[in-house]
Parts: sequence; C-alpha cells; structure tokens
Amino acid sequence: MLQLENLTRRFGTTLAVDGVSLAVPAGQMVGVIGRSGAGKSTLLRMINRLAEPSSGRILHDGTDVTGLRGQALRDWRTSCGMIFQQFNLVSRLDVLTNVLVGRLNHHPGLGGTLATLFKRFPAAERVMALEALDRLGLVDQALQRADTLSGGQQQRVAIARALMQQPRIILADEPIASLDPANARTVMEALRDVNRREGITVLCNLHHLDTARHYCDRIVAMQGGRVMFDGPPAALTPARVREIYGVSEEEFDSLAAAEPSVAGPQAPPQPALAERQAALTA
Ligand SMILES: Nc1ncnc2c1ncn2[C@@H]1O[C@H](COP(=O)(O)OP(=O)(O)OP(=O)(O)O)[C@@H](O)[C@H]1O
Repeated sequence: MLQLENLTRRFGTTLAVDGVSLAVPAGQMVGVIGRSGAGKSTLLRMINRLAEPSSGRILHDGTDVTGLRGQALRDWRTSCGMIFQQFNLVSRLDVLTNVLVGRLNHHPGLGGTLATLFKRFPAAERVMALEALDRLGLVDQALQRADTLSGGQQQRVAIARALMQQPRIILADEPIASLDPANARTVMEALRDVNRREGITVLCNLHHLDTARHYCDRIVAMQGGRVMFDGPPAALTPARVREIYGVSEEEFDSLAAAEPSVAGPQAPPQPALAERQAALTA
C-alpha cells in the first residue's frame, strides 16, 4: 500500500501540490488527470523523491519514504520505475544495452564507458533483458540503435528498462504525450499488461480522460494542486467533469491536445541530464 498523507509542494509562491492524500493498494493502476500545471508531475516526482515534499508524508507498506536517505533512498528509487514523456533512452546505444541500464542500480561500481556497458553485465541479466524485450514484443529490435525505433517502440524499451529494476511501482509521467494514437495505444497496453501480469502498481499521468477511463482502475483528477475527484472511471461522468473543470469533456480533451507539451512537430524539452541520470541510476 502506498499512502500519501497531506502531501504538499511549494515552488516559491506556487502551490504545485496542495495537501494531497491518497491510499493506493498494491497492484492498482491509477490514472492521474488534469490540465497543464495541475500538479501531476510534481505529485509523481515526489513519490520517488525526485522532488522533495514541502510537507506531508509518503508511506509504503508502513515505511516512511519521506525520511529515507543514502542507500535506503536509492533502494526506494530502484523500486519505483520511472517512465518519462521523452523515453530518455541513450539514442546511440542498442536497445538491449538501454534495457540493461535499468540494472545499473544493482551494480553501483560498474566502471567503463557506455560503449562497453553491455559486456559488463552478467549473462543472467542479459537474458533477463532479452526476456523483458520479448514480453514487450521488441526482441527482434534488440540489436538496433535505440533512435531507429518509433516513439511507441522507444517508450516500450523504457518500460522494459524499468522492469529490469524489478520495481514495486511504476511512475509514468505523461508516457504517451509525445506519441500518435496508435503508438500511444501500444504503450498503454504494455503498461496495463505489466500492471495486470506482474501486479506492479502503476501511477500514470495522462491528459485525456478517455485514455484514463479505458486503462485505469481508478482516476484521480487534479486541479490547482488539489485532488478534485478520486474514484472509479465510471463515476467520472461528463457532468462531474464539467463541475470540476468548468468545461465539457470534449473541451477538456481539446484543451489538453492544444497544450505545447502534447505531441507536436517539435519535441518538448527533456528533463535535465542530471535528473534523468538520478532516476536511472540512483
Ligand atoms: N521546478 C519548478 N519550479 C517552479 N515552479 C514549478 C516547478 N515545477 C513545477 N512548477 C509549477 O508547479 C505547478 C504544477 O506543475 P506540474 O508540472 O506538476 O503540473 P502538471 O500537471 O504535471 O503539468 P503538465 O501537464 O504541463 O506537465 C505549475 O504551476 C508549475 O509551473
């Protein structure tokens, strides 16, 4: 069970997340929806402590995650696989090596360059990486450079990489915002499959209500840092959407589609390299 207790994050005068309390049972798939700036990313990033809460607590199976330091914090981050909007693969490396990067946390002393990374992992982990790719339908692409894959394939490689961490929770921060509908579908299906088959808890930030309704067990709708709705998809009726956001569902979705962070000809900016490395190797 993941418990968020009155979790709050301020950036200067901005209250990005405002007193959020949620109890997420193990194995649940939760869709967090809301317009740009609602606080979705900050909420997710606090869970693996990429963003520090200003106040409130995060508990996982009774352990106070908010107080973890050093190795205990690194272990917690390992147990939270993170999926970013922009995949964050090493483009010039092959797919298999990218998946093995998810294992780096288990080898803190692994030296050498990225180019020789593959050979430095034990054979059992290379097999594990191939198995992860196989279950995501990508084993044939294992030796291709990551940047030769479609966006949807790259995001599934990122999911395979997260699986290598053997996570308890997957935090997916707008995993489909840069993808076309067909690729978005394959990625959401992959996340749902991982959730169902492995029982991994998934928290997934999404812009579109229909996507959240279709794939998630539970929807948390945010606005101005607060949770305005928390319940099963069927309970988030068009009338409820209007009540929360003051617009129809169609308007909500079209506003989301018009946001600059959603797929467009130009890729949105990536998180800082240090942050990505922290997420991958911490
Ligand atoms: N590092 C930061 N410094 C200052 N303000 C920030 C920072 N990160 C987020 N914010 C602010 O906190 C609020 C919530 O941002 P957040 O990125 O969590 O929202 P979001 O719902 O994920 O939006 P989007 O869908 O656009 O990613 C916004 O007003 C944002 O400008």
